[in-house]
Amino acid sequence: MGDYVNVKELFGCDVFNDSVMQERLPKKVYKELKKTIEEGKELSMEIADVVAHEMKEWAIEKGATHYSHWFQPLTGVTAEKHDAFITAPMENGKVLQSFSGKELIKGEPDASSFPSGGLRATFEARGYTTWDCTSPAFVRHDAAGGTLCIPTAFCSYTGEALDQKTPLLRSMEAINTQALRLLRLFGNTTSRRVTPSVGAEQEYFLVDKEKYMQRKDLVYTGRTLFGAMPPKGQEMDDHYFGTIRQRVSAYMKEVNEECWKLGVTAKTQHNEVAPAQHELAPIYAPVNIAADHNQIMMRILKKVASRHGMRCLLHEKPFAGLNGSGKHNNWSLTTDDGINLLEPGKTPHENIQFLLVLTCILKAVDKHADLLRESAADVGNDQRLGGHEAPPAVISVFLGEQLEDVLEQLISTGTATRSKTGEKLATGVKTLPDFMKDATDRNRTSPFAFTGNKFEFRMVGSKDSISACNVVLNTITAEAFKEACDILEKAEDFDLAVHDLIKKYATEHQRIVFNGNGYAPEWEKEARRRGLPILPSMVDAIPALTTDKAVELFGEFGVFTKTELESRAEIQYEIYAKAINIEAKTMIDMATKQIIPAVIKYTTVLAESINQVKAVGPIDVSVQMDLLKKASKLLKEVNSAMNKLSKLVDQVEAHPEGRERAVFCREKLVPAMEKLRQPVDELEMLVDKEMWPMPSYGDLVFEP
Ligand SMILES: NC(=O)CC[C@H](N)C(=O)O
Repeated sequence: MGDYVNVKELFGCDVFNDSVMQERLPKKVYKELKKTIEEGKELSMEIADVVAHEMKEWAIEKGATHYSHWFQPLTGVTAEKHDAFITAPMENGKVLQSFSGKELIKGEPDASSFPSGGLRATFEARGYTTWDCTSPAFVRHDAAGGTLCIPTAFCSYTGEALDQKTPLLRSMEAINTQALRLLRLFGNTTSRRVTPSVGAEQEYFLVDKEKYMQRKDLVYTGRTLFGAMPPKGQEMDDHYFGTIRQRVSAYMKEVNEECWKLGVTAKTQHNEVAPAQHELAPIYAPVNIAADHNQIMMRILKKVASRHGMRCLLHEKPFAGLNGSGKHNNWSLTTDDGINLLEPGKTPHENIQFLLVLTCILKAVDKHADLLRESAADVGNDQRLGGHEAPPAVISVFLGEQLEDVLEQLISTGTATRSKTGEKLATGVKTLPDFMKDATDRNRTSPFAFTGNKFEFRMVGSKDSISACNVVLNTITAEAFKEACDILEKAEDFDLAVHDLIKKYATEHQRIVFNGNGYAPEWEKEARRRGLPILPSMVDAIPALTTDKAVELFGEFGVFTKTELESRAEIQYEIYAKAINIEAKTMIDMATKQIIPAVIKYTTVLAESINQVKAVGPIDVSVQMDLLKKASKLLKEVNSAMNKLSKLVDQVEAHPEGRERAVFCREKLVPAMEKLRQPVDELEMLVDKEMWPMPSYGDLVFEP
């Protein structure tokens, strides 16, 4: 059945990876490049020229006609400009194809139209893209033909970061330096690098393209702005891990193949909780590669969907009342020689290095909970957080039974003497093999959950880049490691000092640990009592970026300057206001041009029917009358809610761009939009389906 796929041959076939480099580059050049990749040594132009030449030859063999510096500006999506390899025609009228070291290393997109949050005036438009040689180049095939994509970082003329990648690379340096210090203290002399390792699970929805096109809200905003719940939603839990329908299976097959070609380790796929919702998860990779791969994966998910007559929705909450989509960011710290700093071993209470790492992370997350929350702030995520298996907008850490017990021992007696172990799984069926279950269960309501040998940050939205949250995780952990090392390196009795420090951190930061139900209303009260930041909306979260605490943290590790942080906050406010404004305008458009006319038609038909029936004789028309009255009443409500919303939209521009405008949108527009949605959704339940001007939730999610 189907065509045979040789995965081993397919995997990475369009990537300029280590084996291609080794095969094609002269030995000396290969060695120099490796030094740059592994140790950050500067690359000479001579070497760059040779690499560029070989890269071009290889890419042309793969069918590439163009190259592109591929980068991630602060628009939330990737950007690229394509240049053909051709040179000016020679006298004989023919062209050559060339690609120089300079072209590989440096690009200069005309960058004035990318968000800079005031960092760059339009008359100072210069921006540079620089090759990130730690993330391999690849040839992408699509309707444009073959393009050699070179992962790059994007900075302004004065060196300020204008993208997601630059701070990520900076934060990787910070955590590497501090984690190595920590390892040395415990006698490790062999590890040379510590890298954050990340696996980002990607959730998404698939809907039929024809139906999608009939919904302006999906087209313009990526989510439905109206829509009554169908008689069946996700309450039966029959979609999660259910049999994958053939149309979707065929889609997934192609997605996997395209991912594999580009070296993206598409590994686990399944149906998610909501009907029409699915997930694809890769294997761990160094965080900058994981971030690039996630962008590639999102693009493939979208592109392949079009080929199959579908649309892939990456929005965090395409359908109110159904599960939203997240991007669970599984984060750990690993050394180049294979040690995972977050591996507790069988007896965590004896693993002092692990306990120090763990308590440092508790301290980091407690101190910077606001920043971690902000790193997942996204307009769509405001709809998702706090329900349907997405964490609430309050940061806490789930440790699970085993570690919580160790922590409690540490706090109460100063030393931990035992670790709870996983027990045998008792199924009560003799023919099923016995195995030991994990010492800890999972918790889906926790934003930051320890899951065996990593932390799963569940707050990130499905559409968002994973860079921001990893910048925060890396930097806050680097800070905690640094503070611990500063003390321990000076200690006369290391064992005693480390013991005291672990106890101190565990005690002082215990408040961030919460193993219970994050949805329970009591938790919010309790979190408030503990003094944890509660930041329900993106607009509430943005100020975390520019507090003195944040400026100091990011400044110390060279991750962001104060100006960069201010510019990022500015961009976030702008993004928020623009997105809400588009949503509000889309609602008005749909209400005016589609919904109100449909309801008028429906009420007219009802009225005509009443008259016609009455004309026949004294027949009871009270049902029709009832419907007519109800529909007319709701129609009036729609009209008045819409007028109110229109007036507010008109006022948006009077508010200065930035925080003030975002706050206005959050406080005025968002509630007015909800007011408009209510009567429309009620009408959808009332009006003849034939007359309703767009596909319903049921149409969209049950028959994609
Ligand atoms: N089963 C799951 O892990 C569901 C997660 C959920 N979709 C979210 O928004 O994060």
